[in-house]
Amino acid sequence: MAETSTLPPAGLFITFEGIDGAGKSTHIAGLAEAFREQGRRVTLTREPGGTPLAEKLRALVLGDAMDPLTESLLVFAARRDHLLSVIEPALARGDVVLCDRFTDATFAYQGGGRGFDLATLSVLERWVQATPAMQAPAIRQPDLTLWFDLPAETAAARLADARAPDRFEAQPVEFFRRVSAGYAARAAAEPQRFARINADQPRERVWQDITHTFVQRGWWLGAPLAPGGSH
Ligand SMILES: Nc1ncnc2c1ncn2[C@@H]1O[C@H](COP(=O)(O)OP(=O)(O)O)[C@@H](O)[C@H]1O
Ligand SMILES: Cc1cn([C@H]2C[C@H](O)[C@@H](COP(=O)(O)OP(=O)(O)O)O2)c(=O)[nH]c1=O
Repeated sequence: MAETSTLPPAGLFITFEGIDGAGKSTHIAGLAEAFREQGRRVTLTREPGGTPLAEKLRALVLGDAMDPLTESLLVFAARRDHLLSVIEPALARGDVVLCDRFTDATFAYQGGGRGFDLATLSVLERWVQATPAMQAPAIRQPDLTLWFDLPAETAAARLADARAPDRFEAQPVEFFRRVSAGYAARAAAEPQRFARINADQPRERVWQDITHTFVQRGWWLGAPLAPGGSH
């Protein structure tokens, strides 16, 4: 039987990370469209959120003041619901799951930004990401994480006119420097899972770097889409 795809038959779990204003949202929809054009089923989702319960928890996390442990417990509670109800079933169907943020954001924002204990976050990560689909001690982790990296000042300037800030976006630039350092530490610990995207470039160049990352892994069919489309 002819091989119609170089993509792995099982689902692909791809996450998008970076400080607020890094440009993730700008490219995720275009990537979903590109995978659909390649005949893949795509599940497009986000964290915190992605289920009715997790979206309620998101509204609390983004809107209400709370201590860092409460914040961490809420994002992990939302993640558990999202993993079991949306991500695992989608991966079992063979979907490409594109998820706007995942656990690296917790290490970066609650760990780096808020200064919360990383060992506690690691315990929560093991509890929450041990799903029935995974054989212990393995836990569910993304197959690939695209880390949109750019200076905190540049991201702040991009966001200044773009939208009303939520509880995180209202933080000072020093907070986002710590968040970036949190991402850098996660990327250094798992270099094979992370692809650092230089987000401090024009949109077209960022898109080219994203598609190149997939081509390198053999997860992209045909020529990369021309930049400037709907992404
Ligand atoms: N490469 C880029 N250069 C300049 N501005 C950009 C670039 N990518 C995105 N933007 C703009 O920056 C703002 C934040 O982008 P967005 O995709 O919402 O970031 P994120 O989802 O990472 O918070 C938006 O106004 C967007 O149009
Ligand atoms: C997933 C996650 C997000 N966050 C924060 C990062 C973002 O500031 C915010 C929401 O993320 P995001 O969806 O990127 O915000 P927006 O829709 O405004 O682009 O939640 C955490 O603090 N911890 C987490 O674990």
